[in-house]
Amino acid sequence: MSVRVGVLGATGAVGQRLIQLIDPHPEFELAAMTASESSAGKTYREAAKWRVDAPIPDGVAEMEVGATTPDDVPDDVDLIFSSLPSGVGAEVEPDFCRAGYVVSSNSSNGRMDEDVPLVVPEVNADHVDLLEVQRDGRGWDGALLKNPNCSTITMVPPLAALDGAFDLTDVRVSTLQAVSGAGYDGVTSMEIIDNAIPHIGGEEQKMESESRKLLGSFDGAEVELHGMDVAASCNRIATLDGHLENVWADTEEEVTVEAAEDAMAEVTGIDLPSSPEQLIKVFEEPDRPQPRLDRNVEDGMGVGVGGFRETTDGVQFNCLAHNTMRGAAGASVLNGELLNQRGYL
Ligand SMILES: NC(=O)C1=CN([C@@H]2O[C@H](COP(=O)(O)OP(=O)(O)OC[C@H]3O[C@@H](n4cnc5c(N)ncnc54)[C@H](OP(=O)(O)O)[C@@H]3O)[C@@H](O)[C@H]2O)C=CC1
Ligand SMILES: N[C@@H](CC(=O)OP(=O)(O)O)C(=O)O
Repeated sequence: MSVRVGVLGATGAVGQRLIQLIDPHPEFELAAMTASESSAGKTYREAAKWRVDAPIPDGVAEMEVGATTPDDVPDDVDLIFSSLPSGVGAEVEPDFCRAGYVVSSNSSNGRMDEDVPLVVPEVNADHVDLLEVQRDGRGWDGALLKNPNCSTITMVPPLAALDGAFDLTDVRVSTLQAVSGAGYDGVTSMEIIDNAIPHIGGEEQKMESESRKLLGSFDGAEVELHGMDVAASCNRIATLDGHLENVWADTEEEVTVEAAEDAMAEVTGIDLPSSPEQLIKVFEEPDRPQPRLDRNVEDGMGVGVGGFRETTDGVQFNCLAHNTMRGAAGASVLNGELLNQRGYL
């Protein structure tokens, strides 16, 4: 039997990707969509400035967009995907959880809250059971699960592979992030053409904190953050999709290029419909991965790595993922699949 799902922020850049992924999904059936007051009451076709390079799915275009309140979502919806501006998410996501809805959210609010699981299923699926603690503490029938920031998601699977084999101590990362990460109206063409912007508000702090939570350990009661030191420097460049990152990872155990590549090449996906067969693709060519060539690895759900070099205390490499797929909508859908598999719906 399919799971009836709703999407909050369905008309936005990430919301559109969610609609695209949910429409053919083997487990999910789209039952409700919401957006701001200015979209509520319109059909999806009228409300959404559709930017995805495939048509609006049949059957979705004429559906009505509701307001973003639990009253506008049918009671028999089992799972909500949320991709709202974080300020709006902070206000309304708890209302949905209190009303009994289980929410898989992409928005940044609450990601570091002690009782909110932050999950990439291939890396730390066990953290989902923090929801028991959340429900006890907050008295919710519903639940709130988060996926991390898109730049964080890009580097964490390779870091998890290194940590498992060699124990990470320090991570330094510099990013080259695509304009879609800022949303459609986020960066003007006058700002970004012939340019690079060495600042993305709040992004460095998110990478530094969220990565330690994802690689932290969960003992059934709380998540202890990983002890590694992480420092990030974030930059916007004029690519459309795909965040490229240069990473320096220091390890406790000695690591060679071959051993690092082997540890990453061994990482497969897991038993969820949206998890790729091969989570990490290791490129041997020194100039790969590249955003235009490699962002669609494993239908946009894989992470490309390459350019390995040994350093004094560890290894240096480059990594890349599709920021609105693996980094946002695909990540939320994957978390929804995990919630379904683990019986939280
Ligand atoms: N773009 C990306 O690559 C990534 C984005 N994110 C995060 O995902 C979230 C969504 O981003 P994105 O899709 O780019 O944003 P958009 O601005 O494109 O979309 C925002 C969505 O939220 C709705 N919305 C705006 N204000 C309100 C409100 N007051 N009440 C109810 N709904 C509202 C909009 O509806 P309407 O159309 O009616 O205005 C729209 O559906 C953000 O938190 C962002 O930080 C995370 C990772 C990557
Ligand atoms: N800040 C990211 C996208 C984003 O919205 O991240 P978050 O989910 O942490 O708000 C970027 O600009 O590429």
